[in-house]
Amino acid sequence: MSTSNHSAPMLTPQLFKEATIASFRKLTPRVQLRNPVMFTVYLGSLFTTLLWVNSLFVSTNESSQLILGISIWLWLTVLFANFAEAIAEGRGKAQAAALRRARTSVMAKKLTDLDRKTAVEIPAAELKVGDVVIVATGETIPADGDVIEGVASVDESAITGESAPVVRESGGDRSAVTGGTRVISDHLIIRVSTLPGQSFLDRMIAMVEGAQRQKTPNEIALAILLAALTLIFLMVVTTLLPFSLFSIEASGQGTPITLTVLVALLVCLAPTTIGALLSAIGIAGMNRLSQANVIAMSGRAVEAAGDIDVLLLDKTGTITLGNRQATKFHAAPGVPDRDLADAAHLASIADETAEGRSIAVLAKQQFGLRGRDMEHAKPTFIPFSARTRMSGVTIEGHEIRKGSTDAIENFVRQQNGHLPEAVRTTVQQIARSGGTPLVVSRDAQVLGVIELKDIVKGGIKERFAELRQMGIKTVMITGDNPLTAAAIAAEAGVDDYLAEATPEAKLALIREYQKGGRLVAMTGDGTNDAPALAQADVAVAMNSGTQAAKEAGNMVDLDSNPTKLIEIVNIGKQLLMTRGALTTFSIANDVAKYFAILPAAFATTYPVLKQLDLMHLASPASAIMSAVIFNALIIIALVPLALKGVKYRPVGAAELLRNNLLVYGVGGLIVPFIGIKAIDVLLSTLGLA
Ligand SMILES: Nc1ncnc2c1ncn2[C@@H]1O[C@H](COP(=O)(O)OP(=O)(O)OP(=O)(O)O)[C@@H](O)[C@H]1O
Ligand SMILES: [K+]
Ligand SMILES: [Mg+2]
Repeated sequence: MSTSNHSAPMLTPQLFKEATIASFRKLTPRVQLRNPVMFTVYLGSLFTTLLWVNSLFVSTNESSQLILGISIWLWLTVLFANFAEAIAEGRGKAQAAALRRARTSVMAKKLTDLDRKTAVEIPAAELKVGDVVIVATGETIPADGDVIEGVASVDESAITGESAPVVRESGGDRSAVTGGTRVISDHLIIRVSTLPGQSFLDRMIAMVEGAQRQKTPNEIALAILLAALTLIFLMVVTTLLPFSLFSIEASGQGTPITLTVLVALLVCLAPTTIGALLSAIGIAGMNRLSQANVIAMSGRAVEAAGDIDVLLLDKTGTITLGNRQATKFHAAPGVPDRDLADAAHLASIADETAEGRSIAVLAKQQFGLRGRDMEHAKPTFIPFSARTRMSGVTIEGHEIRKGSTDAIENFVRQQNGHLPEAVRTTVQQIARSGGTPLVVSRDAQVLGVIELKDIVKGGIKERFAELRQMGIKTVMITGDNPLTAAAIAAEAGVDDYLAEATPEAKLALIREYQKGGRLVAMTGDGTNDAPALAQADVAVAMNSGTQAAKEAGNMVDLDSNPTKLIEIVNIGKQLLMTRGALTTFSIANDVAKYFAILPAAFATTYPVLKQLDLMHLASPASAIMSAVIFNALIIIALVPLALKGVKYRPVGAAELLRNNLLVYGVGGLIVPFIGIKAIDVLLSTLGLA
């Protein structure tokens, strides 16, 4: 499918055809009104058309051929702007069509509310939030939801374009499944979390189609500025007419400026280049993001990504591979290894996290411990939570716990126990090597330590260096202890870290940065990340993460790749830069048109203005035509740049600004002089003006 990382072709014949048709469809006043600059051109086109019709019946001091020529090119200006927007939209539509194909209607095997064992088949469209379904090997997952039981590989290529299957399991931070994806091994029991029609896939389709695209505050501010500029030029141009009449009366020479020329002058002075391309730039930014397999819930988030100062990442699963595995039991002095393993095993039987499962596996491998029947002992399981940093079981009057060192130390202290020095030393050794120590206790006694190993992802250090070059500070936040955090932080090359962070601490850290006027981005996957994700300016949830995280974020990365934020920042910066560059170009490129039109319009009234005719254009009529034609053609010429975006290199902001002013400001000043002259030569050679 076509949503994978390859960039879509810029223009296919099909897309060209559709966009051309759409350009004409967009000629309705309702659509045109959305863009004040282009609406002015639209009115100008209508007005000159009327002038032309009038000139056919009434004799005027201007050739109807010139009026017709101006009118046609003004209509083309409007159509070119429509075309730019239509091309940008069309590329999204192609992607949406591909996504629609993934949204097949399937039957769901809904488990009955009573015993959750018998299944009834109902159409997926009839599922409700909270329904529990079972999905077997080879079947399509009927709706978005959370896995509540089981582990399975899932083929998510329908939405991600990525062919390698992913693991989805209950309990941990990889529990979310997306409707339309397929289970390819084992089976899953899933609790439905969204209504049909509001699923992730539906929202994604709506987004890439641009249906949900709302103008961002930045874009609105720019649009207002452009409209204000247009209004000022409108006032200037309308005062030119009485002014022209007055000076003819006073001096007794010359011919008054015509209405056609006034309209042409207005259109040439108004910032039409950026006005025509503004919407296409915004849509193209969203398209680039979805080509990077990131779904943004708002355009605002994309823009904010371009201005990010601080990036918060969690450690486990983001900086490290995240599949923390138990590798060794370190018993406390005087405790047999098997006792430690047995307690660790008991405390992990009901622990659905990756860590918990791996402990059960290690106990089985090393000591042959297996699942046991404990029903008669009436165990109470204590599930892991990020706040307590502990999990375990209370069984036959014994409280067995495992968890972070400080959590267990507190726990045994309350029962007048203590953490033996030898255990503390082991904990520190494990932590310094970047591993996670889990201390195990039974009542007041510390039994030893389980060593969990995790691996820093390859290539991550280089990515962080790149972020540093962009001026972005990286901060690792983790629930793990400070020693482990420091070891991993050093290995990964982050700028700073926060250890033993509770969900509240993550949230507080973001607020603190924001108070200092910084824009904060965060990536996360866990339920405990949700509050912080909701607070961050740019919040990228991993598609593999929990439903809570995905709902709290304003972007979802389908590839679940935490370093994707670098690409997102690039795309955001590119969007802002493209908009800035084309605004600069647009305003600069209007300057040349004063030199073309003013002398032409006032040549007979004010012969001095002839000096402005730097381009030595063939005739006043040719000058005006050439300026209007150039003004229209430059829009089409810049469509590829608007869609592809200005290239971004990680350099400092000042240098970037200087480069852009140089290229787009100076370029914008010079190019039209050459372009208008060339068109003028062509027109007069062909005898058209
Ligand atoms: N299943 C578990 N049972 C008991 N304790 C656990 C379990 N999993 C993790 N812990 C302890 O709780 C701490 C916090 O875990 P948590 O998942 O909140 O953060 P983390 O995964 O270390 O960090 P991150 O925020 O980077 O994901 C861990 O460092 C570990 O000491
Ligand atoms: K213009
Ligand atoms: Mg975690």
